[in-house]
Amino acid sequence: MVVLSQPALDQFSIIKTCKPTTFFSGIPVIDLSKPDSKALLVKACEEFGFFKLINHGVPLEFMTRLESEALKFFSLPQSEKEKAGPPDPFGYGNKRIGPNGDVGWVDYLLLSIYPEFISKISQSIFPENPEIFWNAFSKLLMDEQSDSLFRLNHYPPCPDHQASSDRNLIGFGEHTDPQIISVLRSNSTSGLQIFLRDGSWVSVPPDQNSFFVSVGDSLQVMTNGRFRSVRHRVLANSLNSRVSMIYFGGVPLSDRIAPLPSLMKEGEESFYKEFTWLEYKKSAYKSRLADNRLGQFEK
Ligand SMILES: O=C(O)CCC(=O)C(=O)O
Ligand SMILES: [Fe+2]
Repeated sequence: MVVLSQPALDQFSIIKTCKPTTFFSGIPVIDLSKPDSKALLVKACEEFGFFKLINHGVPLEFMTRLESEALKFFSLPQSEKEKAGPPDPFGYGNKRIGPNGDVGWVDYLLLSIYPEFISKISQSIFPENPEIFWNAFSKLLMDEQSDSLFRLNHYPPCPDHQASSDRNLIGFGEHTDPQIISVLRSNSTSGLQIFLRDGSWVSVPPDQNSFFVSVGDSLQVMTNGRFRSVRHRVLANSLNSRVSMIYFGGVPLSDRIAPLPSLMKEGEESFYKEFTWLEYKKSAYKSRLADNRLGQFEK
């Protein structure tokens, strides 16, 4: 249990509270071992911008080892962790998310990704059938210039008097991810919620064996709005800590983000102005977490 001094708690009393919801049973599940997985994946991206991936081929032991290494780091004294910060752009961060005043009940590590390293890892964890999972993302991952990111989030249990049956501290405020896709794996502590088209927030049942994949803003543009980036947030848990690890797949900085010609019907116009990934990143950096960042790029 993390004990905080009173001033630190005051900082969080201004975070808006929200009613908890029950687990949502309608999250699309994509089984990569099934032949219809591609079609179902497209449907899930169109309807939810979010799905759960099973039979992905990544061994559980690999993920739990990573999780225990992460926990070792997050359990260090605060002064030790601070030595790895601030996250500008990579490193350790605590409570402050981004440069514009967003805070959450979370500490985190932002790591850069070396494509050659990922390639080696994927070969070592999939010696027999490397194409099972990574085929889908390999082009993105292996591009020397790709601007991808790895993030470890740690949400300590929140203090009892801050949380009750109808109040929750925000661990990570609502937002959409700006990249193409985000692939998330968490331990079995709940907290992640997604925003549905009907305007409701629903809780995603945690599953430490699976990945949860989100459509990011860039993919929304690349599909000219057919896929929608999913708004999501994390509520802190009053009893257990949540540890999540997320891969954010982005394109090279100078790449233009635009609808893919192969997806456009004859005569179809782009809903978006022209921009590069670097331009989008710069503009996202100036915004608040909950802002509709794509808004200013819409025609
Ligand atoms: O930690 C989680 O479960 C999600 C965090 C998240 O949305 C993010 O880091 O972009
Ligand atoms: Fe996110």
